[in-house]
Amino acid sequence: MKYISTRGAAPVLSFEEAMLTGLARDGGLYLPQSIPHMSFAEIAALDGQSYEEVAFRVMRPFIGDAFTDDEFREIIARAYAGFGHVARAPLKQLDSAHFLLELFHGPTLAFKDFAMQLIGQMFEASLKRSGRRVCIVGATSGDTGSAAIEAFRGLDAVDVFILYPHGRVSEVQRRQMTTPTESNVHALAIDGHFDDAQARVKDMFNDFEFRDAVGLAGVNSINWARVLAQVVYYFTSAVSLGAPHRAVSFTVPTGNFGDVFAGYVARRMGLPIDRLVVATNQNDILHRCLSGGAYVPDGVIPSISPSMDIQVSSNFERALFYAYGEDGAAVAQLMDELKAGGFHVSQGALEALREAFASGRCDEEETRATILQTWAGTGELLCPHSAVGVKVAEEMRRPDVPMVTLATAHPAKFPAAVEEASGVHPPLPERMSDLYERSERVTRVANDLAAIETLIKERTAH
Ligand SMILES: Cc1ncc(COP(=O)(O)O)c(C=O)c1O
Ligand SMILES: N[C@@H](CCOP(=O)(O)O)C(=O)O
Repeated sequence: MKYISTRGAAPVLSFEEAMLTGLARDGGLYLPQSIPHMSFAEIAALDGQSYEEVAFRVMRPFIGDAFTDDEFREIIARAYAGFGHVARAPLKQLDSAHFLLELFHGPTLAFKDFAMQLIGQMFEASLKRSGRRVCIVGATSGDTGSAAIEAFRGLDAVDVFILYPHGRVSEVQRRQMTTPTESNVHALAIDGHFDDAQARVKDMFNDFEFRDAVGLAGVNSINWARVLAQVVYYFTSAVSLGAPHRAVSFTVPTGNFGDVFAGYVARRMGLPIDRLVVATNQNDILHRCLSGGAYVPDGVIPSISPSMDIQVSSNFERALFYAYGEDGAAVAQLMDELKAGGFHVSQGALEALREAFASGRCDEEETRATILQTWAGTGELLCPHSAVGVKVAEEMRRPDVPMVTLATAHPAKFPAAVEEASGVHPPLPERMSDLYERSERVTRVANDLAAIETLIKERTAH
């Protein structure tokens, strides 16, 4: 299996190389040259299997010779051993045909743990074999950062720097990033919003001198391995609701487009997904683009679902690549236009996108009302991101097709917003109950590429 860039002008890589590389050298994102297909019988045979076994069968065709089957099974087993639910990604029923896929039973209480715990294990195995050392730099609106730090803290061959927008993540998210004591962990609070942090990370990848000097690696969803790991729970949940014998719809609270793109990959692999719904908060650029074709960022407005406060949605580039018939030059042109202010999707590409994705938005009041109504009606306490999903799913579901909404974080990560909406204070799990007493370690940085690069170089001069 080989990996190609969405912009068509970077070296073709193996799975392992693409995983360790992060962003392609032409600024694009890696994708498999072709998406493997699972037959009806192969999907049906997933029924009744453990999460780990489904993960092995779904991901195996993508990884080439990166790991032997035994190694890969061990990596998967270690990745999910620390999850707090035996099903790893359990389904809860909200009503006769609306289900919640709980993706927050991992160590940092968000769906990011599914991918990050796995790639932490894959990086460790791969770096041990090669004797290489890497410097991971990531951008976060709150959840990727905490999951990455948890997955990589204490590893000898890895330094991990996480840029989060100062003052724009929840206190629990911030403390998850600033309280680990391992010396290879560096939390950096940047003056700006998530899009600034993500832009600086991409700038660092495009600065080849810096990139090669520090051995830069990325664990944002620019990394294909992140997306791949998230494909698995579409299979486990759809199969437990009757796929492949019937189709299932999904609604995905969306920001950087990685999670919903994983659903798109699952569908292309053969999983019968009816509607794949992009649910946005008030930062609704994706919904507007899927509705009218214009992708023109106009500034982030902070919301009570801060992890989705994103206007430059990284993985949308992967969706555009397919919508433009795998034409890397066309994607590169759009990304140049985006740098200059925005772009308009062509009519043909818009039709392709709309065939693949439906969309909806949910404002702040609707988010609060959905938290309250869902709590009162079902006893399920939603985080604000999951509430955005539930609200949009209710609008987009079709009769006779089960709808699964992805519950992307635990409500205890956003206690203030959840309590304000529902009157209920969501407690942290026991193992984190001293989070507020732990001391914090963070460096404030300006939104300045040169200054950030200097800091990283100094701290990695081992
Ligand atoms: C809790 C939560 N929900 C939803 C999202 C959006 O997911 P994606 O960026 O993959 O679209 C994020 C951030 O990634 C998140 O942290
Ligand atoms: N919401 C994310 C933003 C980064 O997304 P990623 O999937 O590209 O890592 C976060 O919590 O940081």
